Amino acid sequence: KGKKLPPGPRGLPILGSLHKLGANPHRDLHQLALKYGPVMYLRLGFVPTVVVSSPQAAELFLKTHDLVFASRPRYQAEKYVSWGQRNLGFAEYGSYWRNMRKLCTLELLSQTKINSFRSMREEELDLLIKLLREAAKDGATVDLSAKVSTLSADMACRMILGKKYMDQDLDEKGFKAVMQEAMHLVATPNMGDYIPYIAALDLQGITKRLKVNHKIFDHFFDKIIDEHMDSDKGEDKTKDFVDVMLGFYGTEESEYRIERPNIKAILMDMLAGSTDTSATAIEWTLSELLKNPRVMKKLQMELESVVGMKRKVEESDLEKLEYLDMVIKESLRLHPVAPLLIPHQSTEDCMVGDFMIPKRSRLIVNAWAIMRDPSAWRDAEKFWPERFEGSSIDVRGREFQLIPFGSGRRGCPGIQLGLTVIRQTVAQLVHCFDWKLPNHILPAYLDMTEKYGLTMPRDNHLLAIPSYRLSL
Ligand code: HEM
Repeated sequence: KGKKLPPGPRGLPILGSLHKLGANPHRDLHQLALKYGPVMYLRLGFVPTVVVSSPQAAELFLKTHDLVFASRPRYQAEKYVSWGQRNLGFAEYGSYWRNMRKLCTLELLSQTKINSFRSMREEELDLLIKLLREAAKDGATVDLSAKVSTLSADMACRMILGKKYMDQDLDEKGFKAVMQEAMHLVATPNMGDYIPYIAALDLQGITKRLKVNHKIFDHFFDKIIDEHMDSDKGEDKTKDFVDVMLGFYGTEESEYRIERPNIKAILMDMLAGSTDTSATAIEWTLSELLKNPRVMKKLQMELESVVGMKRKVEESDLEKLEYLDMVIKESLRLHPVAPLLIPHQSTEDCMVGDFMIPKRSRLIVNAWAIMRDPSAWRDAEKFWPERFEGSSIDVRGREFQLIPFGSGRRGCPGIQLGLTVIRQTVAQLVHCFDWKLPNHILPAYLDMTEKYGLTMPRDNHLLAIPSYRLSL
């Protein structure tokens, strides 16, 4: 009594405010927040939902009350994409999640582990540079989005599964297509999640498609696990993620036995976490550089002075490239890979400021709106890396106006790996080549339309013409 919910739209019977969300929910929720405020309450179907849209509000939910909001909602999809919430990303808050998070952070995503794959990353990037040099000789237009997506998938496969998989190894549709189908199915709002009474009807056919997709991955992972179990473990071989996970096979991580479904769920998490995310961030950064030739030139000058024109960029150069760091921060600010992070859920009733948030409310953090909040950022819509000059703001979730990796207990455990891949790839592509847009498109006219999903890439592929610039 006397405790009030945050303001928000009343909504329709049954649907609640679901009908207000169109093809770009991050923009729709931002419009609603302009009317109702940075902490807004709405019903999506039968699901009570809080939407947070300012840095101050994000701090309240992801820092002050982080523990209460550190769980995840249950989804129809979880049985299929996370082998029944056995992964990290969708697991409810509790001891299973804590154990898996510790295992992933210490064993798979530690700095030492990331470093052990350095030469592999350089090899893959070299292959791309070679291919682009050939294209440059012919003055050919390159589909940069496709090239970067393949690079990122190849790096992920080698690190996680031990080798690159040809498209047809997973399914006749191809590795990337099947992975993208999984991501797409998870991102598509399933009516059954919001209106549980109709879940069994599967009106959108999502569950049916999920079952097919699950079967493909289940077989694929079985094959990979069997191959790893049979293979000779040479002492000097860098252990991929399957090797590491198999080290825990059949053992008990506190009260949980690590069996095949747990390993498959974590492999899926790592693949999903490291393929589309880095590729999307690289694609947007290159887009902004092509759109802003002044910034491109300044970045090339930094590379020229730190690396020189006689060699390629090495990972050890990255820490000296301060302007590169600013460019990537600015790109992640304007183009967050996950614009609404991943939804959180509360585990108990909680007073946040003056508002009462009921137990099992879904929490959506509109990172996209927060990172363009004009009260937190001057000229918020402008791509201007210099805004970070002399500033201590980083992307690790300590400052709530810049949270592309989330913040708090559920913040991304793959930040270091993600940033390494993004920095190294952007630096190499910009150092080795000058780039121009095809068909005489003027930089200012480069289309920047987004395609909303769990990750948010460009709507149209980025096409550009390289010309080689090193004397090597
Ligand atoms: C550009 C690169 C990346 C970006 C922008 C990114 C962003 C994010 C975001 C926004 C979240 C959700 C945070 C929240 O819910 O509050 C997240 C969670 C997660 N990310 Fe990343 N990520 C990236 C790379 C990676 C990589 C390389 C991996 C692993 C190989 C990874 C694995 C995960 C996992 C497992 C979670 C779930 C954590 C949990 O629920 O406890 N991510 N990431």
